[in-house]
Amino acid sequence: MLAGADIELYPGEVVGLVGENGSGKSTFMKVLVGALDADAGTVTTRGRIGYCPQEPLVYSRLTCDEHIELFSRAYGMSDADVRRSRDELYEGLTFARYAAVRVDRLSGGTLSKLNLALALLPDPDVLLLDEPYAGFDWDTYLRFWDLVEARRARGKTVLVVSHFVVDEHRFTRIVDVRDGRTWSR
Ligand SMILES: Nc1ncnc2c1ncn2[C@@H]1O[C@H](COP(=O)(O)OP(=O)(O)OP(=O)(O)O)[C@@H](O)[C@H]1O
Repeated sequence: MLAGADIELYPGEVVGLVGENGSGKSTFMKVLVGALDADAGTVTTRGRIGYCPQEPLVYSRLTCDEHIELFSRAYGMSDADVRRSRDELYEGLTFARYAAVRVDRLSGGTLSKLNLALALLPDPDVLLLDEPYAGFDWDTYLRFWDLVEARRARGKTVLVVSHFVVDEHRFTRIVDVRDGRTWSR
């Protein structure tokens, strides 16, 4: 599927990963995050990685708050850090009112907000986001970019799978996935 795909990411940049449907963007991201083993090649990482998969990995019977609790334990976060991060994400992505709602009762867009919030929760050094704003309304889409910019300004690295030409000016640079390899634009 991929042969010759290569990417280097640096602190303080927001990189767009683009390409046709089926070109291998999600596969490449899964290899980078370690969710998929590559037949060959190496991945070297520094710092904590956060991953927002295209398909939310959530538990239908748990609420948003319960997901945050569960994931924060897995991340080993302190109670103070969880409170601060949770409040920022509920407010930043405007879904605090769904805190006590079970995932199987959420709309698609709100589920996407939770999926993204779970990746951002521990304030990772490197964020790998696979079409994170699928289903977002316009206001949330703009808020998403505010959250990304705030992190970039603090020296974090963000890689975003994107399909939108309108996003182009938001990226430090763009990497194309085509014919199984990466092309820098
Ligand atoms: N689990 C799998 N097993 C076999 N083939 C797969 C699997 N997942 C994806 N593929 C195939 O790998 C190719 C690349 O898929 P991938 O999801 O990485 O593309 P993409 O660039 O992210 O596409 P899109 O823009 O549609 O999200 C596709 O042809 C797809 O059918």
